[in-house]
Amino acid sequence: MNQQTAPEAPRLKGVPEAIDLVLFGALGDLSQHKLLPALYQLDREQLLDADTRLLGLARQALVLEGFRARVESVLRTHVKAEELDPATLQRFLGRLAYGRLDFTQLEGYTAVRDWRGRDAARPLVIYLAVGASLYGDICHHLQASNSVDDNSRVVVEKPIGHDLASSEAINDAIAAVFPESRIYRIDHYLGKETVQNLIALRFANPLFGTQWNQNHISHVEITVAEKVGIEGRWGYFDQAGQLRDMVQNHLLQLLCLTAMDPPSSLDADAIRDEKVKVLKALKPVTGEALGRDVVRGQYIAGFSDGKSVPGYLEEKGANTESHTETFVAMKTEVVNWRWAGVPFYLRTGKRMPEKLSQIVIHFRQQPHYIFDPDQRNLAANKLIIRLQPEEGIALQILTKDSGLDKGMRLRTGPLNLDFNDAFPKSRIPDAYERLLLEVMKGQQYLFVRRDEVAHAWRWCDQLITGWESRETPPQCYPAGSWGPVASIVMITQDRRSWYEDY
Ligand SMILES: NC(=O)C1=CN([C@@H]2O[C@H](COP(=O)(O)OP(=O)(O)OC[C@H]3O[C@@H](n4cnc5c(N)ncnc54)[C@H](OP(=O)(O)O)[C@@H]3O)[C@@H](O)[C@H]2O)C=CC1
Ligand SMILES: O=C1O[C@H](COP(=O)(O)O)[C@@H](O)[C@H](O)[C@H]1O
Repeated sequence: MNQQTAPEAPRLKGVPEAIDLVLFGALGDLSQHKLLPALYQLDREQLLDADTRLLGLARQALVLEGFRARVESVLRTHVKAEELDPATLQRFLGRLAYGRLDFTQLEGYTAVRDWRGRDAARPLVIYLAVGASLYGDICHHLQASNSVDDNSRVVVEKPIGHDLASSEAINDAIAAVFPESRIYRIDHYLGKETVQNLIALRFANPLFGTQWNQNHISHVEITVAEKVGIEGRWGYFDQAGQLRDMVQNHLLQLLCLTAMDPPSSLDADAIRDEKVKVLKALKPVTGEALGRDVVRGQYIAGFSDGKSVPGYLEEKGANTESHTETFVAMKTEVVNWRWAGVPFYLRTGKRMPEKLSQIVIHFRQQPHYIFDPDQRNLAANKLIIRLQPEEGIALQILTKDSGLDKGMRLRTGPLNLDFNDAFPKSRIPDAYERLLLEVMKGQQYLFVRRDEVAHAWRWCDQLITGWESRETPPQCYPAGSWGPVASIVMITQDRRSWYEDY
């Protein structure tokens, strides 16, 4: 009788096949705060194949037990106690290996091949949790040491470069080793649950699909406010500033998802083609518009949660001369048929009163008004898409005020969908959990394609060049405020205001 191989155990739906994951920069901030906790959560949710394993690489001399102890302590700090169960923890730690490596030196890269050993046929995911200046060297050395093959993917972090030219050079170096179909450029905002919900909201609901254009929408606001300062990252941040750190990637991605035309499918390239069209249609902000439509700010000492906090120039490692912006507000436009004449107001800053990311779609007033003229200025409909915290969607509508004495008085009120109330049992996963899972599955729709990065840089470069030629210092705002007064003046001049029902 022929010997038959035992049938494979059925794979749980959504669980990727076994993966070898190599984490460059395994002791760095991103790995410790985000990636390792996210991988642990995937393990807890039974979303890692039993044979998936991870090699952490860094330059510290650590034995395996030391690395595992470090990871355990990180998990104990960054994962909620009730989500840390001993069995998963042991299973997760058991997947880990560690190697000491100077990423700039070719010798030592054989560690990757040695670790993979005979299982080298399975997919390899290389995660570069290091500064972008190292991406080229690492990719080159991986290839030179025969550590990667046609089944290897690379994951890179933002920001890629500090302008179009430097980002192109880095992307060229990655492309010399990996084809675009195996490069996963992270913008972690794309992994946030509510950001993905924007796609569902827009393209699954005809109610919004038919209204999503300049005939019905008067303007759009995108706010990404952070309560934190620069958190000991002065060295990095001062070279970048809020435009490169947040606008070039996260805010422009949110703008793209809000403004893009419906993609023909959920395929990665169908979505990315539409996002690129938006980036190409973004109006450059130059000349007079730069002074009028853009506000740069830098925080000075103030208060956060009632405690006094230092200004940007007093942060650890600071240079007292720096003109780097920690806040940007601007008005721009997507110049196409769908959005002609609709301003997009963007605002992002560090040391704001609270952490808040939201997109507010302001609908136009009715063309003919029949109610009490005194109420003419009651706000029109607004759709508020709350990305974080308290993820949810609210539609502000006008209804009749109840009561016999009120006549046909109107009032505004929300139709609310709070994700935590509506779906109380489902934990909202961290963005990195979703992104790591998609990399393991080999799906690219939540990752940024090379031309998106290039167009986003091209648009930011003209702003940066304009700023540099004007040499205007950023305007001050106290930590714990919503930014420089000029950012309020900018929108007020258009007889509008930032949506403030926080
Ligand atoms: N931290 C965050 O929240 C975010 C980070 N990012 C991006 O993620 C990437 C990593 O950032 P982050 O974790 O903050 O950076 P860190 O500096 O904290 O981590 C980088 C790690 O790489 C190691 N490293 C650097 N050079 C070498 C080398 N030549 N050989 C071996 N190891 C080396 C560092 O080791 P050592 O400590 O010994 O210097 C460090 O542990 C960056 O591209 C960043 O822009 C993106 C979004 C958010
Ligand atoms: O990429 C970055 O994002 C964080 C903000 O991310 P969030 O998920 O907490 O909103 C920002 O603080 C950091 O400066 C930037 O590099």
